[in-house]
Order: sequence, then structure tokens, then C-alpha cells
Amino acid sequence: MKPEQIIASLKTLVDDGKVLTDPADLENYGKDWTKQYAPRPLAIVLPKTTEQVQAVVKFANENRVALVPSGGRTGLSAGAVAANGEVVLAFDNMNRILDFSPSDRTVRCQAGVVTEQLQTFAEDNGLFYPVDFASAGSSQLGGNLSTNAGGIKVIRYGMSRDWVAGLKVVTGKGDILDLNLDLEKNNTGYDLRHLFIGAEGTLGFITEATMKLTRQPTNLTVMVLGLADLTNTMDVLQTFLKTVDLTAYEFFSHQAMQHVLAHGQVQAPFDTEAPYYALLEFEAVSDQVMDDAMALFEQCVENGWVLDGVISQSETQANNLWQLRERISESIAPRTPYKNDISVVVSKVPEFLTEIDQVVNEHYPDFEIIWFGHIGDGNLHLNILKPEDMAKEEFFDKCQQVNKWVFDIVQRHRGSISAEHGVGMVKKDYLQYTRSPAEIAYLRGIKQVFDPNGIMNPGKIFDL
Ligand SMILES: O=C(O)CC[C@@H](O)C(=O)O
Ligand SMILES: [Zn+2]
Repeated sequence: MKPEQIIASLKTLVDDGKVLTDPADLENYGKDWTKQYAPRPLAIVLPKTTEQVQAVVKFANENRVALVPSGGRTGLSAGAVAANGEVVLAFDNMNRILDFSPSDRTVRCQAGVVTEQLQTFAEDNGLFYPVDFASAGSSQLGGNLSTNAGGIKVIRYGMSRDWVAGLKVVTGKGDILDLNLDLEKNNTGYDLRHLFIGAEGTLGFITEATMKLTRQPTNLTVMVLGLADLTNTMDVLQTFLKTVDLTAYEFFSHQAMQHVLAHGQVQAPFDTEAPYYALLEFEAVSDQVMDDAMALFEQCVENGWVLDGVISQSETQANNLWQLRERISESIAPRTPYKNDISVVVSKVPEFLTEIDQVVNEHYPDFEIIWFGHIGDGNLHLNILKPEDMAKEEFFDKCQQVNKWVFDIVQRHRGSISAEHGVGMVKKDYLQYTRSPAEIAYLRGIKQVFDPNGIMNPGKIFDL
């Protein structure tokens, strides 16, 4: 079918929805936050209902048209990039909260609901949606689920998948599946819901999700601690976990903090310099919890693990301390960093990080390494900044080599090449460092079942 015919047909399928073909729209909707691929979609479709999505998928099947789903476009693995003339299905017009059940504490949302919209809805109803990350203001629920997004509270609340009570999807064959019926308990064989979560739209597109909510946390209190060395991040974590139920345990290096401070609007937590900092968050539900936390802090200082620290006395102070961590990504963005998102089990984190540091420093001593991440769940974000006098091409070539070293170390430590950002196009060549050949063969088999014509987000996670 010719491109003009495809566009004309799409227009008939979404009636009150929209089909966009302006170059500016193609550029905007054809990409996510990754910069290495040029967007080149054929058209953008903005359906309003699950049935319209189904109509587009059926049409795409009959005519072998490749589709790419697009949410808030905040992904960092090019899972939502359309670089090969695909039709982008964007969920911006499916952004309604459809239903709320206070007694079940669930809320049924269309896929285009923005994370912050869901968080605010929960709060307005005296409840809490706990999955949170810096891009919550623009990321959409469908995208969060397709990548099983994690974020800053995983240590206590888990990943996006843990909050899904029910899911409506359109499979690659064009069937609408209503999965798990919003039930808490439902042991009736394979749980297909979890196949679509984290599948990056390669099996089908999520059009609706019923999300669970929980009680609001009480008096969230933040501590930022300066650590004497890297291994102390784990000593401090283990010490606090014995008594305090942490809602977050993040870390960042001195270099990371320097970039945030230079970026402006944020104050240093204290004067003492430390190679690494930990940010702990917990619910100070009583004076006893606060006393316990202070006693643990003192114990960590006495043991020589912590050099200095600060504790928030108000919500505003807690939010300000969070800025030290949440602004890292944006403060280094102008330097077009090499990015990696990797994980190992918590006990291996110091050894794992040190090995990566060593291999990069040994070969490229002029590279500035920025470490930060969700260290309480074993997830590290490695960013490397280009030396000012190095050409971009040379830098990214050298980073390809860095990838190999990093992923060898990941594999040796039985870690993951993508902890929370997904595989997309950025990491598909490295999937075998985390998944065995037998596993990948089963993944391909599953793809074949739900998307026999290979039209759903082709070229993402693995090639057919
Ligand atoms: O920019 C990054 O490398 C990580 C982004 C995000 O996952 C975060 O935790 O801030
Ligand atoms: Zn992260």
C-alpha cells in the first residue's frame, strides 16, 4: 500500500481522533528522550478509544504496516522511537480517568493518563500512588507499564507492575483482552497481564489499566549523609533497614552533586565534602521512629561510615533535599552524556561499581564519570561526560567500547543491562548479557503468538 493510501485509510479509522503528518509533529512524536536516532515516522495517529486502537492494529495487520506506541516520550532506551517510516500511535487523547472505586482502592485509567495526574487524583481522594520518578510530569501510564518503570521508591513499593490490578490491551493480532478483571486473587493459569507489562509494546498496546492505590505516607522525612567511602553505602543501608522501614535509599557521587550545585537553585546539604552521599527517606510516624533514626545516624558516625549529615525538619526541607538527587539528570544533560542503567543484587554493588570505575578510568582517564541511582535496590545510573575538547563522534565510538566492558562486568555479576529504562533499540544488541539464548528463544516464541506479522513496535528489544 502506498503511503498516501495508508494515511487516507487511517483517517477513516479514527473518525473523531486525529492523524497528523506535519513535519513538526512527525519530529515531535517520532522520538523519546534518546538523541541518537533521527525520527522518521510516516504519520501520527491519536485514537480516543480502545476500539479505535483495535481498528488501526487490524488495518496494520492486513497491510503489514509497522506501528510504534508513543506515551510521554520520556524513555531513555529508544523504545518509542519511529525511525523507519512507521505509524506512531500516540495516546495523548486517551488521557481520562474512567472510574474510581474507593472501597477497592483502585482507579481505572486510559493509557495516556500522565503519572502526575494519577498521583494528584490519588492525593485528592486521600490515597497515594507510590510509583514516582523525575519525569512524572510528562510520562504516561501506558509507557510506564510498557517499560515497567521503577523510580525512587522501589525499595518500599516495588515497580509499576506491582500496582496493576487489571489491564486492557489490543494484541498484535487485533484482539482486545481484558486481563485479570481487577482482582487481587486470581490463580487461573498464566497471568498474561505481566507479559504485556515491560514488553515495550512488542506484543500489543496497553489501552487501559486499573491501578491500585495505597494509604498516604505520614511525615516523610529525608536524611542526606556524606559517606566516607563507597562500601559505607551498604553498611548504612543494612544498619537502617534493621529498624527503619525506608521508603527510599538513593546515592550520588560528589561529582554528581557538584553538577547539581553549579546548575543553580539548590544548596549544599553541609560543608563537609564526601566522595559519596546517601539520601534516605522514611515515615517519621512517631517521636520513637525519629529517635531511632537519630541513634542509627550516630552509630554510623561512630563507626566512621558517615562524615556528616542533615535531616529535614519540614516538608519543604525534605523536598529541597530531594532536589539534590532529582536534578542530577537535567544538570548534566547539556553535556550530552553517555548513559547506562544497570543493576546487580545489593550485596554486590560496591564491587560492581568499583570494577566499572577502574576499567573506564584505566582506558579513558579524561572521561568524567557521574554515578547516582537507586542503590537501595541495586540500580545504578552510570553517566559519562564527554571531554570538552573531544569530538562527539569520537566520544560515542569510545563509549561503544565502554558498553562492552560494562556489560561484561554486568554479566559476570549476574546483573541486568537495563534495570528500569527498558531495552528499546539502545540495548537490544546486548540482551544476551542478561538473558540466556534459551530465554531469548522463548521471548521470540511469545512474540510470534501475539504478533505473528511483526507489526508491533518492530526492532525493539530484539530483531525478529
Ligand atoms: O539520567 C539517568 O541516567 C537516569 C534517569 C532516571 O532514571 C533517574 O533516576 O533520575
Ligand atoms: Zn532512575
